[in-house]
Amino acid sequence: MNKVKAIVLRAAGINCDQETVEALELAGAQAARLHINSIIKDPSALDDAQILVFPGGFSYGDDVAAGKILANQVMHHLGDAVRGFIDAGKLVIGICNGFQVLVKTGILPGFSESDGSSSVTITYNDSAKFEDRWVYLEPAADNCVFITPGRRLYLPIAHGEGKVVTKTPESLDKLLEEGHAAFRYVDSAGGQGGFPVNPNGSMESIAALTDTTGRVLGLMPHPERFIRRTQHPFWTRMPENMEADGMTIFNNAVEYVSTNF
Ligand SMILES: NC(=O)CC[C@H](N)C(=O)O
Repeated sequence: MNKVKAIVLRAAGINCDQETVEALELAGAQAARLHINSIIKDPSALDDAQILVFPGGFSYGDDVAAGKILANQVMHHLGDAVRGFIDAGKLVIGICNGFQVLVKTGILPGFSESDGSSSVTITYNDSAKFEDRWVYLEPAADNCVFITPGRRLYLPIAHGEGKVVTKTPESLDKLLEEGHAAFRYVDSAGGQGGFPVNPNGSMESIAALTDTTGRVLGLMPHPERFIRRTQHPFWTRMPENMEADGMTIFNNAVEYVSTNF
């Protein structure tokens, strides 16, 4: 196929779009930043792309709740377009604020209550602080195209509202049974634990969610902030030919599109 094409969504307050473009291009994709208003004006702008990214940042100043306003905009103006994108077998990834948007639209985890509301949301960290540091992640899903099975990742987080919660214990059971947990926060040896291993108090240490197709991923950590060895805190001790952990996500996405389109 021709070059894999990605669209990185822009909106007021988003601030990780440029780094995300860089990561996608390093993975071999052609990536364009596109403002939400221009996609709303002409949703066919999505037709040519196979990867849609909701990047990190502080969309609309985190007003109301992080990601909420952008989520409403997406739901009301682009709901069908994004649904069509996913139904066409394409990939969607939401990073940090983008993850908050995907959950608050209901695109993730992808099931809703009979009244149309979602059983899952993302709220304030238990620490009541903005957590800005590196964490370990263990893959929890086996059907998610972005994940390299068995590979533990070390990635930065930077968020004030990263706690994944469900409305009821039953909705948590359903979430886990249906395989929506994509990554869990762990320590360097792979064990789960409370704070600070789990930086926000997420239920079941959930750091990322996927839908039933495995082609939609939302994660709190920032893979686009670890795309070169020298971004690792101990990079001088790392092998020169290492694949930066964040690149696994983008490489897997580009490889999936290359082999399936
Ligand atoms: N880095 C981010 O995308 C931050 C997300 C959001 N603004 C929060 O603080 O929770």
